[in-house]
Amino acid sequence: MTAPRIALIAHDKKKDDMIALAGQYADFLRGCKLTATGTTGGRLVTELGLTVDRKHSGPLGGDLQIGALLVEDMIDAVIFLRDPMTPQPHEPDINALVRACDVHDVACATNVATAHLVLSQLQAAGTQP
Ligand SMILES: O=C(CO)COP(=O)(O)O
Repeated sequence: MTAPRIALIAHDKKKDDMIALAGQYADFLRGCKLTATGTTGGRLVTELGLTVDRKHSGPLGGDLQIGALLVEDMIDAVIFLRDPMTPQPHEPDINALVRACDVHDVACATNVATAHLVLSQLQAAGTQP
């Protein structure tokens, strides 16, 4: 099985949750091809030592860059820990990314509970004989 291609994105108030989540799956994620928005990716690199293709920060177009990869069939799953309580200046970009996931039927987890389901399933698929 080829390495899953996973995008990891978290809004500021969800970044600690993302680090905790990715830390739990760190061994699995080391075998994946990871893409992230700029600041999220920076923390994944420095705090967990993961290898990440970092795009621009979300407000500067990072969500759109990941959306474009997804449209080109280069992303298998998106973990996008959105902050539903804080208005974001780039709300249209966020909606565009989630919409692209729906248009192209790409798994998109927008909260920690769903992220566990997606990551554990991908991990299990990778360990099947
Ligand atoms: O804003 C984001 C997603 O919409 C995340 O961007 P950063 O990872 O650069 O903070």
